[in-house]
Amino acid sequence: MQDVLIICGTRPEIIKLAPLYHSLRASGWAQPRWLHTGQHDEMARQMLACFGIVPDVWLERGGDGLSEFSTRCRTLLDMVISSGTWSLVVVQGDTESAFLGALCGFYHHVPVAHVEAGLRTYDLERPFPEEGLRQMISRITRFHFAPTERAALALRDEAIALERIFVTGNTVIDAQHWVVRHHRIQRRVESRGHLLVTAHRRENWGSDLREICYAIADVASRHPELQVLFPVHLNPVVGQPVRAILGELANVHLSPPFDYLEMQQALIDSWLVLTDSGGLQEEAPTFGVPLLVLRTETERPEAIEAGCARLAGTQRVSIVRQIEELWSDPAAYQSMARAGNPFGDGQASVRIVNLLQNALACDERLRAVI
Ligand SMILES: CC(=O)N[C@@H]1[C@@H](OP(=O)(O)OP(=O)(O)OC[C@H]2O[C@@H](n3ccc(=O)[nH]c3=O)[C@H](O)[C@@H]2O)O[C@H](CO)[C@@H](O)[C@@H]1O
Repeated sequence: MQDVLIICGTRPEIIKLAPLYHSLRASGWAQPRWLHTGQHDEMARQMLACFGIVPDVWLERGGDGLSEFSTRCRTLLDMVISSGTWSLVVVQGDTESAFLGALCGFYHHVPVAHVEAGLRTYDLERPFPEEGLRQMISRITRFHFAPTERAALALRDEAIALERIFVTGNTVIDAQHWVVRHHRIQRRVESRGHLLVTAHRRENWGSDLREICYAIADVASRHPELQVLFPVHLNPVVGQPVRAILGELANVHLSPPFDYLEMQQALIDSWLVLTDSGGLQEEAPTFGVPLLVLRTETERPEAIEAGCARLAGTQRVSIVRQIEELWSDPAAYQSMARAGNPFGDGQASVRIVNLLQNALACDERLRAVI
């Protein structure tokens, strides 16, 4: 049995690594250990419970600020990695937890596997600090699991050896299949469905978030029969303007963040999704729900190219115009709804487990002959 350390700390990382954890457990050759860095707390507990994961290690958070979190997390990760016989460290995406996990693996000569490798905007400020973190993780990773051909191409263009890059699909689709299977998620509404909104990215804080809220208020007022569901991020920088602008509208339903099951149910019952979230850009096409991205750029252009999503930007007029167009043009709506999902087929984790099994066995044979 090979000991595999899965390091993660935020809601999206848990969602995207849960299917891999379960596939590794079922594989028979790997013993996965789940380490939670403590970066998210309440939202992490929700997600871990949904996927039936009890972390083997739960690090105590160093403090509220990122640098306190980072310093303490680095020290504790060092202790965990140096006290085990790890064959592999697995990280996902571009968070501080993922970066620290990869860095500690690298310092201890434990090979690093990076899930969702190769996403790029090539603008270090957007998203900040994530774009820098994912680029740095790529420099010290042994196994790059790219969700799409485009992501793999970015890694090849950065001169990463071809034999270290694998196109697997995105594990978030596996997570959706998992909850659909285990929790019987299916569409429950017969009518058009609701407008589902999430918005919390740092780049949108301030005037852009207010513009987004005014756009939602315009649409909600014009179409009182349209119900708007808006699970609001726990960060008060987000909650305060959202409640101030949308709190009094009868058909806008503000709530605390949904757990993953509630979110997938809300998604499948949607008419349209309006979001600045990365994960939702990947998930909405699974259920054939068109999506407007509340950003001016995206590191997931596959959805735009496939036709299941459009960039709506963050300006009130443009957002309202795009929603109204889909409201009144069934052909445009249907072509988005039928575009399919370019991010995967729900088999990414199984592919990753098979690739790792072969590669680690090969590494072992090599070590035996050296
Ligand atoms: C700056 C930036 O680009 N950051 C990205 C961002 O990732 P994201 O944009 O995908 O993050 P979210 O939108 O938070 O999560 C999405 C997932 O959460 C589920 N969900 C959502 C709301 C809810 O009420 N209940 C839920 O269950 C939803 O279905 C989906 O699966 O943060 C990560 C580190 O935190 C980064 O790595 C990643 O680059």
